[in-house]
Amino acid sequence: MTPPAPTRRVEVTVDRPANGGEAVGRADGRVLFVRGAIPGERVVAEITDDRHDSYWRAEAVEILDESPHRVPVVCPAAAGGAGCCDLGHIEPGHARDLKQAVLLDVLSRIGHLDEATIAGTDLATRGVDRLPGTDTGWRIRTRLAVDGRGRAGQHAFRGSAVIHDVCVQPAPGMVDDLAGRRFTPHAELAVVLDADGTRHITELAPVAEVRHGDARRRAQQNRRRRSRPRAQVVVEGAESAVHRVGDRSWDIPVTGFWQAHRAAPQTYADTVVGFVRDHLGTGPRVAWDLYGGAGVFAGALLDHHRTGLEEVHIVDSDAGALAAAARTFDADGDRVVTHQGEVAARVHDLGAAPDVVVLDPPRTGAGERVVEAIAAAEPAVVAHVGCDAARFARDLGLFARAGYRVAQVRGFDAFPLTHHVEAIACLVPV
Ligand SMILES: C[S@@+](CC[C@H](N)C(=O)[O-])C[C@H]1O[C@@H](n2cnc3c(N)ncnc32)[C@H](O)[C@@H]1O
Repeated sequence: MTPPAPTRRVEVTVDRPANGGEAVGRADGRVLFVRGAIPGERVVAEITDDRHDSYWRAEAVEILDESPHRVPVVCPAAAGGAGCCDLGHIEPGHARDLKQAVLLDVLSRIGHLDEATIAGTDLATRGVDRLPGTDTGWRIRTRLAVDGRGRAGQHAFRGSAVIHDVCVQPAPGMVDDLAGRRFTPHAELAVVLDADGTRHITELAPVAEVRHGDARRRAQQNRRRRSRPRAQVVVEGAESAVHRVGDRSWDIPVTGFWQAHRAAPQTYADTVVGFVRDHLGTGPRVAWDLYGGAGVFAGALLDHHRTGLEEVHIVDSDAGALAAAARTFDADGDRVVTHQGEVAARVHDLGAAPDVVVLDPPRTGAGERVVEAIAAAEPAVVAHVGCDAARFARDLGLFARAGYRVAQVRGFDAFPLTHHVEAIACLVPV
């Protein structure tokens, strides 16, 4: 057997946050992304990835000069090696400041927004908003891994181990008692707490995991494999769960998409409605809800503009989400039209030109084809909801090239204790 490669350690001072939650420093003439360090700290970092010429990745293994914002890791699962709460060692208010810094940086560097525009946004003046509730217990939808002995837990940050210490993100009562239960070995669990506090668990059949090769590539391949359709069995509750926003309710498959933070759908819906109200005097007649899922934004726009809004088009690739939308909007008749498929393909045949477009793409963002198609439809207001800072900024840059300027950007701490951050921009024609 080949002996394991010797670990390599460097001393480094880190000075700024990176989009992936690491802190950035320089060592041996390279940029170093250090997981577990806080900007301002001097740490001993162990190199975990040295394949690139211009940057390496590392993990902080000893803190030499500690940040005043460092706190004992609040999440037992993360402390045990899980990938869940990667900012669990940072005081949450400071973590929000770091997320603000990341967003401001990408808006300038990747989106190429000018300084005055960025400085005028709520993101710059108010920072990243905290959502209603606390920084723990905010999650109402989660996925758990199951180990070879049938015990549920969190995926380890590295490797395929399952960590059995409990994560602090799920809402109280959601996962606490699962330690004593046994599930199908190597299955995955979708666990949801519905609007009435009832828990639902669906087991997804094991996937044949890639176990060899480069760790990052392997993790990517396994994520892709896990996202493919597979056999499902309801092991508790029902196959769908009720969620409410405003006066409307949705019956969403337990394995389908709904925002993870309890307060996120209402907060985002209110923000989008506020943007439309600020920039459209008369109220919209036609709206598009792209990457709309079950139509949270469609519902908010319909209910805010009860009489004026004649047509809302929801586009999503997920048939289950659109089936949920059809049930929720049954009483709205022809005013709501659902379109299943890729946004890039369907956006060209939605009929009447929109006054308002809301787009809420996955982490990959919308991209050039979709942005150009939206701009060509000439809406008076675009609300862009983004869950990956860099792709969000790239899309805003594409909108600028297509004739839309940023009128507002707000940031939301929708994933406390993690590096993830949500941002919503309001764009209007130049
Ligand atoms: C971030 S979720 C937003 C869903 C919805 N707006 C909400 O807040 O509940 C992204 C949605 O985009 C859908 N989706 C992902 N890629 C897509 C694509 N290329 N075309 C259409 N829909 C897509 C997913 O099914 C998912 O419902």
